[in-house]
Amino acid sequence: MIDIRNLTKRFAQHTAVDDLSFQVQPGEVLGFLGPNGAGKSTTMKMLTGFLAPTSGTASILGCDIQTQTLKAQRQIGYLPEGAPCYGDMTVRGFLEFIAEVRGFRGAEKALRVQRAVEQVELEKVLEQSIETLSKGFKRRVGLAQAILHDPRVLILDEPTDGLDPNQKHQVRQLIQGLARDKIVIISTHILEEVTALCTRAVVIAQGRLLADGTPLELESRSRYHQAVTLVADEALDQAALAALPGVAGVEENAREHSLSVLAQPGEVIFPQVNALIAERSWKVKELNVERGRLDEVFRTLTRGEQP
Ligand SMILES: Nc1ncnc2c1ncn2[C@@H]1O[C@H](COP(=O)(O)OP(=O)(O)OP(=O)(O)O)[C@@H](O)[C@H]1O
Repeated sequence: MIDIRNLTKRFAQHTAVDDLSFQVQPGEVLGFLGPNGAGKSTTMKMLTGFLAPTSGTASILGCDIQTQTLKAQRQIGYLPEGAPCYGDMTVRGFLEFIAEVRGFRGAEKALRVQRAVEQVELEKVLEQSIETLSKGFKRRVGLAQAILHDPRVLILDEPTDGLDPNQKHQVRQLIQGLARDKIVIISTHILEEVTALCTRAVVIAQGRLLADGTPLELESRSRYHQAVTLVADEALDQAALAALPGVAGVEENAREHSLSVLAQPGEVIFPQVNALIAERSWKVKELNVERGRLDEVFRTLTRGEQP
């Protein structure tokens, strides 16, 4: 388990992380969300022992990161923001160097490097210098160094930042594969990543915890949770839809030629909407019940919190 208690970091007068407490259990992939400057990287640096907290504690699988730093760090694979690597080294040279830093020698070192290379599919670029790689491959090299010692905890700071959609997909698949038997914390401001990867999400802004729940729980805070969206060629009777029991309102989406019928909190309105469609014989081309929109929840949560 990762146990974060009252973690606080002050830089001069500025509080970057403010009394943060939460826990992460094995098997969880935690999305660590927040707008720019929210304190995500600072928290991750404290969790991995690269920055000392002003106050509070963090322990990794029972090891306090401040008093048992090396023991805790042995359990952690860390991909820092931007995945800094030594650009003039070849991929193989860099991974062998990291393996040595991690204390592996001889056949064990070769085996560790080979396994990491296979896991993140770096075979084709092994002899290439890191600075000549594409962003996606650089990120893979960062991931390879993070998993080389088969850590039980992975802390990944914006692992897909700056990647194209195909590379994002690949890196997410990789993380999903790696996550099976580990604790994973991923910082991101890409909300689709949370839906695609995470079992739980923690939202922070200005260093403070604003929300903690499964993606589904967060989506259910959205005003679009249980909304029914209809696409039809003909104009629909919005007043009749708005008058249905449990309906909070109707929104017209001009760009998509669709209507979203919003549900009051805790209400399920699909049956009523469906019955009205049948009663009026509307020719509806598409009908969707929404889970909720994370981007809207994120904006509502963090509104006014940004500097
Ligand atoms: N070494 C430092 N000295 C002074 N202030 C710092 C330092 N590191 C971070 N900060 C400040 O702390 C706050 C949190 O920064 P942090 O990098 O943790 O945010 P973040 O959530 O990771 O942001 P982003 O999404 O932009 O990466 C910011 O206001 C930042 O300017």
